[in-house]
Amino acid sequence: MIDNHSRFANDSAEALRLENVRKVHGADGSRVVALDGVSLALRAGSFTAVMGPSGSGKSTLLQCAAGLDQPTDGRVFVAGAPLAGGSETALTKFRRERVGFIFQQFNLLPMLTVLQNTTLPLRLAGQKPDEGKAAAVLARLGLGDRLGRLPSELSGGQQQRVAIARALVAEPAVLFADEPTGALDSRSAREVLGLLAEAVRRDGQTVVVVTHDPVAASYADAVLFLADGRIVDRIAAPTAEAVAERMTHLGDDDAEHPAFTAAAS
Ligand SMILES: Nc1ncnc2c1ncn2[C@@H]1O[C@H](COP(=O)(O)OP(=O)(O)OP(=O)(O)O)[C@@H](O)[C@H]1O
Repeated sequence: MIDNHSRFANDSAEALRLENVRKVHGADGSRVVALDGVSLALRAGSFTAVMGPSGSGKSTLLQCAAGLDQPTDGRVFVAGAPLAGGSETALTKFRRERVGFIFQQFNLLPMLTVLQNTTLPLRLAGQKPDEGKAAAVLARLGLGDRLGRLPSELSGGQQQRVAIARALVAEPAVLFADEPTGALDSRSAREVLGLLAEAVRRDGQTVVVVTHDPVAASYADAVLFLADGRIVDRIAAPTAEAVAERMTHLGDDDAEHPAFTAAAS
């Protein structure tokens, strides 16, 4: 449906790279090291889940990787391009051109229809939105008969599918999702995860999901585990059982581990 990776395919087969990323919040007495030297490389077309205890730095990792926040130290590359430092304008441009984001609470605009919400990022970027393409993406996500509806007329799962469509039409090099199923019932959650997995398999979309749910993580090709701001482990081809088991023992002896570099598989 979407020619997702063609735009960046010549740049690099690597969709995301973090080099020794540190993020320190606050100053002096209230100083919190949220990320403590995270390095990773994800290939284009991969589906990665990020897990870890509350406060381990998952959201901070996503925010820094997606250009929603800037690391204190270290470097971030999306599809080979370094995250623009400096002005908020440069960061906004970087995000619009290279990343998509899905949030737990959908973040749709209530006064806009499904189709208008989906094309909004393109309009904000000054592009003439291709409504036919947006409608095709929405149809693929099972919303072909809902284009003129308002978000309030949709279920939570349907609203999250609109948010996925909105992210996909911009053809991001990486689609980041922070707890995308956290507000959904288990059936809607499975549908949303299945659609993300299909975007990976069918279109070569790169997806990174933060989740607390081992079942959600099992849709990914690999799970990265964070503890105290460091990647301490990685499981490939995860099952929900293996992820749950690893989460149970996370932190037992991870402080002893050297920083783990998660390479593209
Ligand atoms: N803006 C901020 N100012 C100060 N400290 C912050 C800020 N954002 C996050 N932190 C701290 O950084 C650490 C990592 O937070 P983060 O939200 O990334 O963790 P998380 O793994 O996503 O947690 P959760 O699963 O509870 O959402 C925590 O100790 C948190 O309190």
